[in-house]
Amino acid sequence: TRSTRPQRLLRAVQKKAIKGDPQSVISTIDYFCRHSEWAMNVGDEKGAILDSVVCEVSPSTALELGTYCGYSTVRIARLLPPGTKLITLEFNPDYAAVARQIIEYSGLQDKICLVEGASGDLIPKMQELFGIKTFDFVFLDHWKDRYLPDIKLLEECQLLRKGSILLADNVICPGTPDYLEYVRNSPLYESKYFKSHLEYTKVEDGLEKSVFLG
Ligand SMILES: Cc1cc(-c2n[nH]c(CCNC(=O)c3cc(-c4ccc(F)cc4)cc(O)c3O)n2)ccn1
Ligand SMILES: [Mg+2]
Repeated sequence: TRSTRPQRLLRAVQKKAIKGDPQSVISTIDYFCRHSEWAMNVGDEKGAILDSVVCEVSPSTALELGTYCGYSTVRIARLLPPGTKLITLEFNPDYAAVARQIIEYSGLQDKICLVEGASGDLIPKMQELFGIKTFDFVFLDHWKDRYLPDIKLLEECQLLRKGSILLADNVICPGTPDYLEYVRNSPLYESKYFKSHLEYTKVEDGLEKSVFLG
């Protein structure tokens, strides 16, 4: 049967990127998605905003919701201080299988823990699975209708602390209106919008950065 889009993306990485070089994995994926086949990675333009927030926060504990092929996983992990772990959750086993190989190709596997399953099931298990008390940084890039229920779950599970940073992709396209309304109006958050574009296109999209005030 025909290969899947993630498999074709992995093949491009294995063919063109330098093994053990995260930046070359990132550049190869961006080139492939811009010139061969679009894919739902956060991309280079929003990726630069993601990089600046990760560097600013310099998190000791980080969570990514929605691994897909591992592009943003590699982007985040390459900037983490030594000894820091990025936990990334992926629901789709085919995406997870490709992500594991892209992560390994980048050489960052020791900084990343990829867990398969639904965010709603896994978030309440973070303490018992990883001994995590709270997350300094959370990147939301999974099902758009799960952003709001999942931050409420993070609050209930006391996985956020004063100053925890949430960064959400796709708040305009595909859009997460209920999430935006909540973080922009709740006294629990201070929120800021970073205008950008949907990956590899001219369509408007952006990232919403929200600080948990506790
Ligand atoms: C743990 C867990 C994980 C998941 C989960 N894992 N992986 C995902 C993928 C989610 N991402 C997207 O759907 C997405 C879509 C677009 C898009 C598509 C088509 C268009 F025309 C325009 C834009 C653009 C993007 O940047 C996106 O991120 N969900 C789900 C549940 N639980
Ligand atoms: Mg996205």
